[in-house]
Amino acid sequence: MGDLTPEGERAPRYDALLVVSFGGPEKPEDVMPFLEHVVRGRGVPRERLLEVEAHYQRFGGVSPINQQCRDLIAALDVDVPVYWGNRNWHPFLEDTVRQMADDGVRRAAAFVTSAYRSYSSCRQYIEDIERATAAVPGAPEIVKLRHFFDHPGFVAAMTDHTRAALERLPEELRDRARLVFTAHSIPISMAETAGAAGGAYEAGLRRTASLVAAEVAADRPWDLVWQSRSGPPQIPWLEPDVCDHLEELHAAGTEAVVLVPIGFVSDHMEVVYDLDVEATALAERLGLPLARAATAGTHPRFVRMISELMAEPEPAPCPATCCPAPARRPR
Ligand SMILES: CC1=C(CCC(=O)O)c2cc3nc(cc4[nH]c(cc5[nH]c(cc1n2)c(C)c5CCC(=O)O)c(CCC(=O)O)c4C)C(CCC(=O)O)=C3C
Ligand SMILES: [Fe+2]
Repeated sequence: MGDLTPEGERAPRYDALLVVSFGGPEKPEDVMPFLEHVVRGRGVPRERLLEVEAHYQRFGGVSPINQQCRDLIAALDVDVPVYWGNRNWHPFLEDTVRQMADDGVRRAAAFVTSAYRSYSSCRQYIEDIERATAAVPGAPEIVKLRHFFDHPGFVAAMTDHTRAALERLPEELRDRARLVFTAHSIPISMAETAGAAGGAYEAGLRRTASLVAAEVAADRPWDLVWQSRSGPPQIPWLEPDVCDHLEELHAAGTEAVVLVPIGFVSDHMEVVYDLDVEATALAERLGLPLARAATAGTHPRFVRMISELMAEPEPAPCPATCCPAPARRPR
């Protein structure tokens, strides 16, 4: 399928773009059903769920993520219809795929709002897409676009936003501020099996962080740390946690910090609560000047990246052994 390009290659041709995201609640009574959907079969303790429920309720039961998907879609400049479906909340992927079938879509590119490789951020979305297409008669073929953590568009957006955050620090501290990149923690077992050879989640994050850090200032010290740990306490997850790390930096004499949530493409609840509420309160207590860089969001370079990904030769699907599912726990 597709026309020949001037170079004689077959250009991929999609008749729609499907944005696939995590989903989030938009009213108080939807918070618990959403959370139960997210953690089904995953052994997340009830206490953790109630704690996270309180984070959402503090913001009126509204997760920022759905509106951010709408904003991203509104900013897109593509010449095919754009659809949007979520893993965990309305609009659910399966309903969207049904709509696409009804509209006669045959072959769609899927942009997943998750930059890195791991079960949660890659394979689980592939499973979501497969489940939705299997459930819908006449479902379109859906081609997942490649991971974009090291794409120049994503790196440029994060670089701009990191520079802007530095500008918000008191002038005399700017040159001495440390860059602290953060990403969602995952279980160590999931990190070890991420990608084809293992370790790809952390390796991808380190790669992106190093690219952004190098653009901002070659000699500035930086770290990669983790946030938003979930799961039962006896299962080890990636560490250190961002808050523990801020305490350590402060004790070691660091004078200012820019937090860069490189693991998220928009200001998810993990960013607005775990960083803007929790980590920010800690920094205030410590007297540690801190600025949080914006996420990629609708930065024009990030938005353009999506069109560029659609124009690339069709990506090879992930090998079946990539990012395997963790053992499921009983409900
Ligand atoms: C790697 C990764 C990403 C980044 C890649 C991607 O973007 O997909 C991500 C994104 C997100 N995670 C989100 C929300 C939640 N994640 C949870 C739980 C978990 N996350 C995990 C990993 C990840 N999560 C894991 C291994 C769990 C344990 C349960 C399980 O194995 O699945 C829980 C349960 C409660 C708790 O936090 O304990 C919630 C509510 C939201 C929406 C936020 C909003 O509403 O703005 C987003 C974008
Ligand atoms: Fe999560």
